[in-house]
This record gives sequence, C-alpha cells and structure tokens, in this order.
Amino acid sequence: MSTQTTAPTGSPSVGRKDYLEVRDIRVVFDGFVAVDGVDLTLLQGQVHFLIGPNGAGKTTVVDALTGLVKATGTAHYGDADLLSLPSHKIVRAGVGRTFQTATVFEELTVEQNLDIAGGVHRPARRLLRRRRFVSPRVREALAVVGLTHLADRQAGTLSHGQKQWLEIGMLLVQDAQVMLLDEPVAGMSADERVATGELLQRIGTERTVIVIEHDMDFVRAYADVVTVMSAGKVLAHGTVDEIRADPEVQRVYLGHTPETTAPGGVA
Ligand SMILES: Nc1ncnc2c1ncn2[C@@H]1O[C@H](COP(=O)(O)OP(=O)(O)OP(=O)(O)O)[C@@H](O)[C@H]1O
Repeated sequence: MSTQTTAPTGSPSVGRKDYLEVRDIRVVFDGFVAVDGVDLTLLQGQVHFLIGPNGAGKTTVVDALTGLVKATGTAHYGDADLLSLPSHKIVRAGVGRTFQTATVFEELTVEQNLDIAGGVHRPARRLLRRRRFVSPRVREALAVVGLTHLADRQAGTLSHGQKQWLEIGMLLVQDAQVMLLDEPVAGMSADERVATGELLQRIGTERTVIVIEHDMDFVRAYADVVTVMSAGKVLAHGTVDEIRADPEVQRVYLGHTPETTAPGGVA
C-alpha cells in the first residue's frame, strides 16, 4: 500500500495520465476562503478517500476540479491544467464526477442513460440517431456495475444504490480515467455498501478514484489512502491507520477518533 504524496519521479508530469497533481488550490466565495491552498497527488490504481468535518471544503475541491467553481492554483492531468478548462473539456480530458444526489434521466432506461453518457465522444448528428444495438462500451459498463439484468428498466424505478451504480457506469462509458465520487454510499443498504466498495476496488485498479465519504466503516474497509481536510486545508494524509493515529485528526474530530463519530456529524 502506497501513501505517496508526491508525483512519481523520473518523468515530467506533462502528458502523464497515471496521476492527477493538485497544487495550491484555493477557492474564495465572496471573501470566504472555502479551500485554502490544498495540495493533492492522486495516483492511478488507488482508491483515495477525502474525509473531514462538514464544511471542510471537500465538495468544493471536487467542484473546482470539475469546473463548477473558479479556483486558483493548478491541477495537472496529462497535458491539461483542469483549473483552466471549462466543464465539458474536463469531461473530454477523462475526468468525471458523481453528485450526492444521482443525476440520471429518470424517464429513460438504464441502457439509454449509458448510451447518452457515451455521447460525449460522439458527434452531435450521430447522438440524435437512434441506436439499434448496444455498444460494446455500454455492454461492458452494464456488466461492471452489475446492472445488465436491469438494462431495460426505467432509471427512475431503480433503488438509490442502483442509481449511484448507474452514474458510475455513465462515467465508465465516458471513459473517465479520473472519477470523483461525492458520498456514493450515503443512504445505501449494508449490502449495497459492500457491493459499492467492491465496485470501487475493481474500477480503481486502472483508474484514479477519489471518494468523498463520511462513513468511517466504509473508509476503513476500502481506502488505500486517505486525505483529511479541515477548514479548507489538508490536515493529514496517509493510510487509515496513520490517519487514526494522528493527534491533529483526533483533535479536529472533537476529541474522538474518527470511527467513533456519529454519521452526519463529522466524517
Ligand atoms: N457556492 C457557495 N457560496 C458560498 N459558500 C459556499 C458555497 N459552496 C460552499 N460554500 C461554503 O464553503 C465551505 C465548504 O463547503 P463544502 O461543501 O466544500 O464542504 P464539505 O467538506 O464538502 O462539507 P460536507 O461534508 O457537509 O458536504 C462551507 O462553509 C460552505 O458553506
């Protein structure tokens, strides 16, 4: 298990797509500093968790990396600095995200949702054309997220967990190599959590997966590496055991070790 915090040495970061290097990212809302000089090195092949108390700035970091809020600093991925790109170009660069509330098209089937998500790489005129076959990419995504048997089901009828898996499937068909997932297991049943953790591990072997999470049992079970944020800054970074042993982390969690904290309070 690696807790590397710097980019791999020996080759320049430009052009490399096996890690995302965030340096000195800063987001200010009307004078309020929500993210205050955050550095992150997110390596391919690891499931990376971002935890921290409510309001720590976790979602704002993800919003900045996906073009939803303006930020200063840099976020190098391949040839691109994500902070200088509009959202649609960030998607095309291979970076995708999910939201706390699933954003699937409820009236369409699971397969149609996946097909539309794959459209980010298809010309508009072909997007409008009705497809008579299931593309291999959609078929593979259905299998990876375990929704093959529900391909023809209307997305609005899926369970909360199944919608989250559909969203992850949509990132797969977009060929997102960096996936930023905002509290994917919130509201899931115990079985769905296990299935989701295993899914993250499967897809994380070949991608860079970053998960914002409050559920410490889930973090402990599936994290390769954890970054703790507090008040807009990175407080600690390491394995789950290293994080739990960190006195600063314990202090921020109001005198508790993170795993004793009630869900919905501090992560
Ligand atoms: N659009 C905005 N305008 C003003 N303030 C904002 C905006 N978005 C977030 N904030 C503030 O920035 C801070 C960080 O919020 P953020 O949602 O990133 O925290 P978080 O760590 O994701 O919290 P949670 O775990 O509760 O989702 C909070 O104080 C929040 O109120």
